[in-house]
Amino acid sequence: MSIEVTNVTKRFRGFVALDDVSVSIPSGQLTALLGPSGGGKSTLLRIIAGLERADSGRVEIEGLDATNLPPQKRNVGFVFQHYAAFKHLSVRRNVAFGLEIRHRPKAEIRSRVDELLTLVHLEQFADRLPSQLSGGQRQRMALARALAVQPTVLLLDEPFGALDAKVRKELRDWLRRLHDEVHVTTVFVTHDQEEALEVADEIVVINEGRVEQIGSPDDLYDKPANDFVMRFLGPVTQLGDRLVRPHDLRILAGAGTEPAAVTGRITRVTRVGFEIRVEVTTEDQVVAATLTRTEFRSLGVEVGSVVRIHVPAGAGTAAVADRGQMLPAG
Ligand SMILES: Nc1ncnc2c1ncn2[C@@H]1O[C@H](COP(=O)(O)OP(=O)(O)OP(=O)(O)O)[C@@H](O)[C@H]1O
Repeated sequence: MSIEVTNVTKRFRGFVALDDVSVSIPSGQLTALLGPSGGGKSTLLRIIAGLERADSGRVEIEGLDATNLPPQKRNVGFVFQHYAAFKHLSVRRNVAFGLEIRHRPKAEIRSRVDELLTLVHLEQFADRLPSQLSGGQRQRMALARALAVQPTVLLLDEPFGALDAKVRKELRDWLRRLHDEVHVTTVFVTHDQEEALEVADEIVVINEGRVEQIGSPDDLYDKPANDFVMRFLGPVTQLGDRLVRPHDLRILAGAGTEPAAVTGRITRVTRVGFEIRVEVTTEDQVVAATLTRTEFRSLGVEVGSVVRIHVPAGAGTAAVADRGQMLPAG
């Protein structure tokens, strides 16, 4: 393991931001800290970085007890949402900064910076000032600067949070490819489940100062530990006392006697792009299922038709914690 966080608790004037959190972060992987705003993700990242002290607990980085080490002794690189570049220095000098203050030989700095600028696709912008870059290019420069000193761990706090949706998406694909090239242990904070599912090898779901689940994107999606994780990772609907994903539901035309199926009547059909949302009202619930157009057509049903709903084996489900509540489909 590259980073071991053990029983970390952090309070801010009595408010518990992290409550006895333990997390193992594997070497060489891209790990996402995912959760709603205020859940404690940034606090955990800042404690790993040494920018914040835990009230109790321990942080180990590559086998070294880092609990009481200052940030500069932890060999970590960071990138924040709003990256503070040196405005009067060129992109090249910004990337070189960490190497210059370590008095590395000039030739070494030059070749390392060239290599990094190529890695982040900024070769042609080397002589510009940060103000002459786009937001996405600036964050790539920030990453190159963080990587320059060869950190053992790269910590990214919502690195693409301030960018528009399209650039964000491009940068997340780029981060995945970059990580496949350099393999530095990377931890990034995000509140965007799609970003985490798409980019991360491993996801730590954090909510209200506690770890809800740790696992691969597939684990979390297919085997959510609880209803919070299930709801946070995608749309859900309720069938009986379980939460299920609307697109996992199978619809069969007509009434039937299978014990595993629930019978109901179609009360609404909505087309959303290539998907069809079908609302089925059972004896005591309104259930939302998502079908492809082809699936829907082959059923030959319409509003008013009687259908059975099935949850296929292997579909991720979670028990509903708050019984009796009717859930809208996401
Ligand atoms: N320096 C501080 N002083 C007081 N309270 C703080 C401080 N830093 C964080 N908190 C509180 O601790 C809780 C966790 O904050 P944190 O920034 O870790 O959450 P987060 O999951 O990263 O949320 P976001 O996605 O909004 O950044 C929040 O309620 C926040 O208000």
